[in-house]
Amino acid sequence: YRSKLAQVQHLPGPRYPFGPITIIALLLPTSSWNAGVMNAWVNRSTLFTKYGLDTIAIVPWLSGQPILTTRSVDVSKQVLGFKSEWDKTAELVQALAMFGENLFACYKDRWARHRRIVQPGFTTALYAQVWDESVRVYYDMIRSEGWADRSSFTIPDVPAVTSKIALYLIASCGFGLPLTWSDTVGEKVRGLSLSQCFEVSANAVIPQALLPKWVLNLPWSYFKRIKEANLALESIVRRIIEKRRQDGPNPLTEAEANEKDVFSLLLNANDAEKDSRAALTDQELLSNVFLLMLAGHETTSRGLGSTLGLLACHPKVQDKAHSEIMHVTGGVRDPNYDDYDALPYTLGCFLEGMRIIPSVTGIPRRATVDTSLKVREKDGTMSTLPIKQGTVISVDFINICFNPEYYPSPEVYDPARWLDPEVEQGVNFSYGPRICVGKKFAMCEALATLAMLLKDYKLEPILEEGESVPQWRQRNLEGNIQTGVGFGPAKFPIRVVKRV
Ligand code: HEM
Repeated sequence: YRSKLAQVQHLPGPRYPFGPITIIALLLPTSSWNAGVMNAWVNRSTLFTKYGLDTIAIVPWLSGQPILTTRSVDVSKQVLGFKSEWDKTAELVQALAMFGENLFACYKDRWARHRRIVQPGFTTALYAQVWDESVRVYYDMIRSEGWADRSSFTIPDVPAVTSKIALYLIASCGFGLPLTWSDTVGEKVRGLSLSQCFEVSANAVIPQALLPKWVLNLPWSYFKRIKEANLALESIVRRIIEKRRQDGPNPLTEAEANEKDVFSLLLNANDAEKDSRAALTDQELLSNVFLLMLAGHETTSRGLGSTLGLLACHPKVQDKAHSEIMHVTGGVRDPNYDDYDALPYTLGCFLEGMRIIPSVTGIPRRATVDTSLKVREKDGTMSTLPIKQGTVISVDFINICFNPEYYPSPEVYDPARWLDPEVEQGVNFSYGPRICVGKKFAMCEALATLAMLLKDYKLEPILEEGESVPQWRQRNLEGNIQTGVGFGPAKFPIRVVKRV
């Protein structure tokens, strides 16, 4: 225990029997004697203030490794920046490497190769297409659900609806599969639909990261289901790759290329490298496609779900967003991609939703060599914290988002704070070279969906007898969290009322 304390320079912080990145700590619930998966969330108002520091150490006295954790954007940028001497941890790489190495699941030395092939898929033309598809999916949804002609209706399970929206968007703009709302997303493979595969695989990310691969062969239904979901996803993705190959070579002109989805552009970029060592193998392509499907789905849908729940608690915020949308469109047309910059308050509704309940809770990094971090002491002076090779730090998005130094009254849902150009942008989409490649994709999807919905409708909480709105919010949102690839409220309902 003493050597563990010495490894993190005796920094103050919570002490538990088990290290936070051990299977036992992650399986047991968060409590005063166990960090668990919810530690940063449950203790967000006290975790750092208790010690008067923005970078602290969680040290296990029985088993596991100590880790540093930070709610400082400055420290996060030192860790995530271009010149950093920190890299991904083995657990993080393994978490999304079910099909092998990919852009997310690789270390620094292999990363540029993947990014070079995946990045060209993310173009301005794609973002315009994401917007148009979001509008199409919105209309398709309200017609197919029978909501279009109703003056009010209930969405019984908001995260299920945002999950479907995000799935359709990634299917269409990611892979050129323009599905309709009533589709079951293609036929079932190995008894599972695409959305079921996502759900099972996404919820199994933590066990898959920490358990050895052979565990999936154990005859328990839980493991069998994960294995089936992985195999089904693999088979779906292989078929997409084969179909793309059969559909022929690269498009002839740049204009034609601009019409294409992320995956086609990714294949084109790979074809262009065909004879060089930079080209990805089919297995690596498969793994990157799986990654895009998973990373592009859970994170955005969770963020959108939290935002709709928070909006339902704040009618005045909805009215302000509605006025902005009406001002931009004149109330006579649908918002389009050219309106993106003219809807800062509506975008703020999403950014603020993601700040209150971040759909990615944080990311770990491991020091690749002995190094140091510049940290702030209790008295406000800066000092150098020596770091030993192998030390792990968690960039804690939840607590950065809840840090009153950046966001005064952090529990208040206030989209207007994002109108201030000086507002801390945070690091929710990461920072530096490994910044999220799908950031603009997610923002376009969320903004277009919100602009369409808030233009026509008001969202309301469905209160139980005697329940106040803050109590509803606690019961359905902050107190109802589920975690997998993304983090956000589990099933909750809202009422939707047509604006007159
Ligand atoms: C609200 C939505 C999203 C959030 C909060 C989010 C967050 C993040 C974060 C924090 C990282 C860095 C992880 C790390 O370095 O350890 C990341 C990376 C990544 N994200 Fe996202 N993401 C979102 C949406 C998307 C979408 C829509 C896509 C694809 C369509 C996507 C694809 C990726 C990929 C491929 C990486 C790896 C990038 C690299 O290492 O170069 N993400 N994302």
